Amino acid sequence: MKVCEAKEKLIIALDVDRASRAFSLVERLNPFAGMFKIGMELFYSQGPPVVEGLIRRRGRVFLDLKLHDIPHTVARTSRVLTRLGVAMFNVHAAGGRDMMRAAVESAGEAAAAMGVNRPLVIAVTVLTSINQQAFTRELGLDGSILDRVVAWALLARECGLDGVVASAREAAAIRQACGPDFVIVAPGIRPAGADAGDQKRVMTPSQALAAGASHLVVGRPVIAAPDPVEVARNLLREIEEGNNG
Ligand SMILES: O=C(O)c1cc(=O)[nH]c(=O)n1[C@@H]1O[C@H](COP(=O)(O)O)[C@@H](O)[C@H]1O
Repeated sequence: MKVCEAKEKLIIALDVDRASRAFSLVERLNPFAGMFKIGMELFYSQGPPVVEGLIRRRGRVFLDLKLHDIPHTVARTSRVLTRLGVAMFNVHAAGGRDMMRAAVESAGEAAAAMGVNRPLVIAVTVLTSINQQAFTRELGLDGSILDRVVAWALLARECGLDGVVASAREAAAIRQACGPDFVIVAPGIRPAGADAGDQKRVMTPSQALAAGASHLVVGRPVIAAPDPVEVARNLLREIEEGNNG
């Protein structure tokens, strides 16, 4: 895989609470990542200016606010997020068909009014911090995580969404069910030997790519490392080599 293709696959999670820290990471990691993820911590502490600031620094933003509400509220919020100029945002598949349709339609309308491409809209399936035991006993859901993730991926695709967030452990089954162009964003990525922390369904970068993930989300292994640039460079190398066998 060429370096530029590999770079597009890597998303760095900017899980910090200050814009200055986020921007310093972006400046150092821009050569290695195709997108930066702004999640709840950074957005709730710094607000929309952090998104605009990152875009000005030529970063592409995945805004990870995991919308989950009634269709009307999600539609209006999707319009707001689209106007911020993000490249991708997410909603919870558990919000259901009408909510997912509302998100994608509203993002499409807002983007058309601005004369820009619609951001990718993807559905969070089963969080990577959930294992089968918690899925069954705490969430009270029937069947296997794998079957639920694939069912939600198919529903998301039917609603016009571009892809899903799922663990790479489900990536092969999603790829088979949803086809080659479906976006599969996999968090819970850990280089071999790295601490899993609270993540339960993890894979290494090369395993995740071999399974069919289109994008890998990596947070702590990079941003909490003594040398984030070195870890990002190694990740990119593993991604490049991964698909070359
Ligand atoms: O939507 C997400 O990005 C997400 C979904 C999921 O199921 N699991 C998950 O870890 N994430 C996010 O991916 C990132 C993973 O970070 P690390 O575990 O530090 O690599 C965090 O910012 C999470 O909020």
